[in-house]
Amino acid sequence: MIPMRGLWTTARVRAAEERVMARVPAGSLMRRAAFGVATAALELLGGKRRVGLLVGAGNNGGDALWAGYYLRRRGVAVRAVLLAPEKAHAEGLAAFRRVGGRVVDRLGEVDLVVDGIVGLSARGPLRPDAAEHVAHLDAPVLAVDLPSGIDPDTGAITGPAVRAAMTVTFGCLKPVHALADCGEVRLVDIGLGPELAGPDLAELDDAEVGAHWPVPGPQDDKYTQGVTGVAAGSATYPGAAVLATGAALLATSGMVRYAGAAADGVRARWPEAICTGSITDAGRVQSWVAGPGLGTGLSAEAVLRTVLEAGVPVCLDADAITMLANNPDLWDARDPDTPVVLTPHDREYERLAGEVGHDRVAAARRAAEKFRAVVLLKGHVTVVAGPDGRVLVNRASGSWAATAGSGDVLSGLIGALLAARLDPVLAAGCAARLHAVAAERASGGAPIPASALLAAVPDAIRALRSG
Ligand SMILES: NC(=O)C1=CN([C@@H]2O[C@H](COP(=O)(O)OP(=O)(O)OC[C@H]3O[C@@H](n4cnc5c(N)ncnc54)[C@H](OP(=O)(O)O)[C@@H]3O)[C@@H](O)[C@H]2O)[C@@H](O)CC1
Ligand SMILES: Nc1ncnc2c1ncn2[C@@H]1O[C@H](COP(=O)(O)OP(=O)(O)O)[C@@H](O)[C@H]1O
Ligand SMILES: [K+]
Repeated sequence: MIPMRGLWTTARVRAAEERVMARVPAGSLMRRAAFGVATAALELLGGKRRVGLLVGAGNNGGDALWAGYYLRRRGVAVRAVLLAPEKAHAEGLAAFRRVGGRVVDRLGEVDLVVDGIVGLSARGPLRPDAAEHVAHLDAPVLAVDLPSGIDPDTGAITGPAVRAAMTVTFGCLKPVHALADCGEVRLVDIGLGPELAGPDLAELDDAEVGAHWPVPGPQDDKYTQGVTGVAAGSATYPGAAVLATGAALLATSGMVRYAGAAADGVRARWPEAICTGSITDAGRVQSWVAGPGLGTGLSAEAVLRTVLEAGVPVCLDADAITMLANNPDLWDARDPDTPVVLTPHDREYERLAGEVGHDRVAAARRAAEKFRAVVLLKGHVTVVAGPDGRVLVNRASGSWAATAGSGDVLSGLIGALLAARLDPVLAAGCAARLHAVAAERASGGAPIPASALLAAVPDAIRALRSG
């Protein structure tokens, strides 16, 4: 198994920090952290020499003050605004003053701002006094541990927050670093590694997705790689069938069977797909994708029952999710061992499992547990939660995938990876990453329709496999 980029929640980080602090001299962790911040600041300054510190009430502010101390020792002009002067980190402030650091009421003109307002203890958006200072910043911001105002564990931004060009964090990555925009993220080692067990969340990088992507071997034929079945589209919505089938065809080699009322449209666009008008006539498959454009009437319900009974992994999207929300008895058709991947967007999630709320990871986890399914919650940040508690997250680098039909492409990709017998959490995670990369490559900076995203799938696979 390839190691993924792990992320640890604040409770876990604190517990690990306590164990490390018990055996290292007081203040040494903060000094190491602050030295890392100062090093990054010098790099960002690129020869310029004026730094402003925004210093909050806790150790995050202490890091900023100690970073100011190291910067002063390198001849940088550093001034600091203390947001809570009586609570400012005493040793850090004394050290900062000792080397000529100035405390001011307003930062004024500086070349770089160090955000030490709040770190792991952050709750809610920036408070008004801090927000007021942040609102007037012109210079790039280097965030200490995390951009203040963003929730460390959920990445939620519910009001004013710092927008960082770079974030220097310590010991390990926290959820915020994958769930929200923190600029470039750098990690400074403060010796937490041995104290941290497995992460709470993980992120797949391009090379990992490339390494997991199924490719045919010398012994393979069209059947051995897994046959994907697509039960999507309708006479009214043939497009969903064309997109989902196309994605399954482009994602892996082998074979794709399409079954449904859009067979003529699918056949015309994808002559290599084996098409039938009814799911009862479809041959054997190793996975089913069901739902996009399928409708929610009685015949669609019959299709959903058939795929749930088929005993192969199933990816359920769009109308399939709506049907399950409207009629939970449909779940009874599922063999308890059948792996199911549900791919709701927020409104579909709401129908199925209630409000998503600010904590998208918790929401995906809740639904995964409730339905004993892999839940892929779509959006700019895609969260994949498994019923076993594993969570993968993927933050898209752009938003060009926010276009009608792009979800149909995603479900086809997932179906193909399930047919190739990838673990369902990994299948969903790899598909989400590939989808986001395909969107970026297809776009190149201009809006694109979902069919262009689809056409970029081979290019994205090549890029990830060579990465
Ligand atoms: N432990 C270690 O070994 C190491 C820790 N390190 C560093 O310590 C940091 C954690 O420090 P911490 O726990 O002292 O609290 P921190 O995040 O600075 O918050 C301070 C206070 O801010 C307030 N506040 C809350 N929300 C707010 C908001 N939205 N907007 C504005 N203010 C808000 C709230 O105060 P209140 O006013 O509620 O009393 C809170 O108590 C960590 O991120 C890392 O940088 C490193 O040095 C490495 C070694
Ligand atoms: N702002 C965004 N940034 C990046 N990707 C997004 C954004 N909004 C949606 N997406 C992605 O686009 C796809 C949209 O799927 P969906 O909402 O089901 O659309 P449709 O039903 O029209 O196919 C999902 O893969 C989702 O993760
Ligand atoms: K901060």
